[in-house]
Amino acid sequence: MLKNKTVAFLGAGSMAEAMISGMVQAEKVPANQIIVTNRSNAERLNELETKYGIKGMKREDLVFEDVDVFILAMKPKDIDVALHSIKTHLQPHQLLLSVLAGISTSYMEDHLAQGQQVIRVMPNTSSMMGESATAMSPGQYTAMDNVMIAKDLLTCIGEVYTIDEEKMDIFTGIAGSGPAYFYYLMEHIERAGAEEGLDPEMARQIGAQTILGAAKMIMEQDETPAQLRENVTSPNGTTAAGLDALAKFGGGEAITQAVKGASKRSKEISSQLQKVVNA
Ligand SMILES: NC(=O)C1=CN([C@@H]2O[C@H](COP(=O)(O)OP(=O)(O)OC[C@H]3O[C@@H](n4cnc5c(N)ncnc54)[C@H](O)[C@@H]3O)[C@@H](O)[C@H]2O)C=CC1
Ligand SMILES: O=C(O)[C@@H]1CCC=N1
Repeated sequence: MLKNKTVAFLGAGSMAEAMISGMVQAEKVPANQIIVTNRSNAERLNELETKYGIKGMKREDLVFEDVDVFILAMKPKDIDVALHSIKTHLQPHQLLLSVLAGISTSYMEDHLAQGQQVIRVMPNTSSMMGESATAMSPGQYTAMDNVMIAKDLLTCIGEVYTIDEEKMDIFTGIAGSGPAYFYYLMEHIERAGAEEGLDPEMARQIGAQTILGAAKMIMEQDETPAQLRENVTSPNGTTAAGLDALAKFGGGEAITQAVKGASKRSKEISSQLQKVVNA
């Protein structure tokens, strides 16, 4: 389904690169049918061309008729300029995906030609390894065959969940921003290990393997995270001491607030843009 498709990224930052990396490794879309564009940084485009064997070009040089799927991957603040610059070039059959946090399908539809097919997507940077948890919510005009193409394409970068768009903010709080929480956790594990005399590199490897193992247990065993936690915890043992410290220092509440804070910010980005439109 994907081997004859041409995919063009508008935006060449870290999220575009992570998706390109996952797509190239999956080998479903030939690398020479993946195009990446930005406004002006030719050096960055050369870097991505060399690293992944894809095509880099300035946004103005993109031939729109050659492209089947466009992927918006700029910062949310740049959305209006981006939509304005593509509005008259997009054909009705062409599909527009957006990975921008907080930008709704209706916002895109309102700023494009009537009936444009759009899908809001929330990947994460683990796309780089084909391990993203990615959500998609199709817009009101998007045909089922394009939904299937998007799903196939996003499967190249990991697991795909089709969700109601109203759930996109909380999905962003958990999965879009989520890798950063685990990196933050790892920074602290590494630091604690080093303070107790472990080589930091070794502490990093041990911590990462521990997170990987715990994630696999959750995904593959038929037990809840709470049951799995209890299985680790001996009465008056080491884990109980560790968990006591986590509770004493607000570890659980901190995680809850991190997820809710990111979700709230996603909502705020949407409402700020909507206010500008309505002003
Ligand atoms: N970084 C992450 O972990 C995730 C990011 N996202 C979303 O991805 C988007 C991009 O994020 P990053 O890659 O981190 O940002 P970034 O700042 O690294 O990259 C943005 C890119 O967009 C380009 N750009 C800006 N306006 C443009 C235009 N009109 N046409 C073509 N290119 C244009 C910039 O030159 C730059 O290459 C954001 O909207 C963010 O919400 C979504 C999920 C995860
Ligand atoms: O921090 C951000 O806004 C983006 C969206 C999700 C992850 N990174």
